[in-house]
Amino acid sequence: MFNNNRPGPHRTDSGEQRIRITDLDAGYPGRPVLRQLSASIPALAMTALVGPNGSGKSTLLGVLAGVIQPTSGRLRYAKGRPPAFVPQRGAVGEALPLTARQTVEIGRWGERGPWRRLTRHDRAVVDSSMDRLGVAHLATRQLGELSGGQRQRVLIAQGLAQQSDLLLLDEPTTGLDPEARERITDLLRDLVADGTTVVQATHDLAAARSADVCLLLSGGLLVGQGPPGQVLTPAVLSELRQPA
Ligand SMILES: Nc1ncnc2c1ncn2[C@@H]1O[C@H](COP(=O)(O)OP(=O)(O)OP(=O)(O)O)[C@@H](O)[C@H]1O
Repeated sequence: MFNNNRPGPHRTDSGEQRIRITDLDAGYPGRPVLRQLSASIPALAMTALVGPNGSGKSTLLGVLAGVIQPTSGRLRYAKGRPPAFVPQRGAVGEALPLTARQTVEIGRWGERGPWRRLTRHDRAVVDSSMDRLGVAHLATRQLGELSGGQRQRVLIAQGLAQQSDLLLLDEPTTGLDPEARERITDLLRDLVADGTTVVQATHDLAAARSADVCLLLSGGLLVGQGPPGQVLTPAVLSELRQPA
């Protein structure tokens, strides 16, 4: 499908790697997906995981988030907080009777646990996360009655409320109109500028182009790694534009 360029470790200007992945195999019971994947996620940069449907982007993100256990290989994380994971919008129960604010508060459960009352500090973190994503005015609205873009920003605010320096997002702009996509991409770039390492799985080519590094997957293999201008060749772009 894609040229099998031998991917080499890409380094940002600072050269720091937030995650180093070596010889990773991972998948689901009876369904191996990722095979012998070695890559690095640069610190304080935006990495886009790109590739056709079923190539293993979400699986890789799940492994990085710690929700999927690799069957073999190594993951080395540089010192920092546990990653915050923003799953695909569709994977989050839209029918759950949760307000936007309650959804963001869930981001504090890792610190507080679901049954403890939030502290003043927790509430301040929730407030600032909602402000940052421009969703404070939606606090009392039900998640299910928000637009796709609004719901996505609420979910990113939940990720932000975890106060991690490593934010992992699965298709944060998929299914949104161009304006909402651009808003989210700009926001993620701002987070990187403020010291967060961002990794997003994406089909959004504009988002992929705005990344510092792209990891290109095909059939569970890493077939390209480097700056978008190098990885997103015309042949790759035309492949990625094919309907599923
Ligand atoms: N829970 C699961 N159990 C079994 N197989 C799965 C599961 N989730 C995904 N798969 C399979 O693993 C492979 C990789 O899926 P994955 O979701 O990682 O790909 P992707 O690149 O993120 O795809 P998409 O762009 O469509 O979201 C696919 O063949 C998929 O059918």
